[in-house]
Amino acid sequence: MPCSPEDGDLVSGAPKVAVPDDVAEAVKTLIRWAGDDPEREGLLDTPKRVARAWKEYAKGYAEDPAVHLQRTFDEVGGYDEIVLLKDIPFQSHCEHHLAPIIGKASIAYLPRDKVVGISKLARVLHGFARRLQVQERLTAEIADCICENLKPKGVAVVIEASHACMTARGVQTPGVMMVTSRIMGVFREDDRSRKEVLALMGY
Ligand SMILES: Nc1nc2c(ncn2[C@@H]2O[C@H](COP(=O)(O)OP(=O)(O)OP(=O)(O)O)[C@@H](O)[C@H]2O)c(=O)[nH]1
Ligand SMILES: [Zn+2]
Repeated sequence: MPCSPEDGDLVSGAPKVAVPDDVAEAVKTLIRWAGDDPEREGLLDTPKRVARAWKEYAKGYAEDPAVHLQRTFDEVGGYDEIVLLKDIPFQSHCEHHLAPIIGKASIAYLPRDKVVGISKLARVLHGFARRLQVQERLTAEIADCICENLKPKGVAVVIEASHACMTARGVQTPGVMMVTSRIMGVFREDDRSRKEVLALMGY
């Protein structure tokens, strides 16, 4: 695939990702379709910027989020209660309109014999969020990944997010949050555990 020449990043000096000509051309077509002239001065660099921005929005495709759960700690001083990372902000894009999904996720698990460094839960979230998503699948993928890799007694993931495809276009209803959850293991089977984890999350 032919590429436009790489130019340097003026701020960091690092080379920028090369943008294939057909990708830049696709963005130009979109600009034309939107009603503007991609050859006017202010838009000349836009196709490459948009292409590179999309490489960032979608950088989850280049990773397997499960790798973040491979380094585990067995010795946690007999800790056998819920571990929760609450209200983690994230951004994703909806697979229907490529519009931003902006929200927060709370991720909890009840360890069996392994815990992970707490930042890894946020890394798993971002690994799946930086793809084209529907919120239900994002929620399920995070929970399943933790379940398969840590084999905990329970997992609970709750996501609250606003979808720009509903706020900035279409039904144009700002201020609405979509809430999804995936509750597994003891949190699903035992009513008290379920209530406890949801209460810790603030629900
Ligand atoms: N369940 C679910 N729906 C989503 C998500 N993101 C966007 N949507 C919805 O996907 C639907 C796509 O519906 P379509 O009728 O095919 O598309 P559309 O004509 O653009 O629909 P409107 O948004 O109603 O204008 C819309 O109802 C969106 O609100 C998501 O994460 N989960
Ligand atoms: Zn959408």
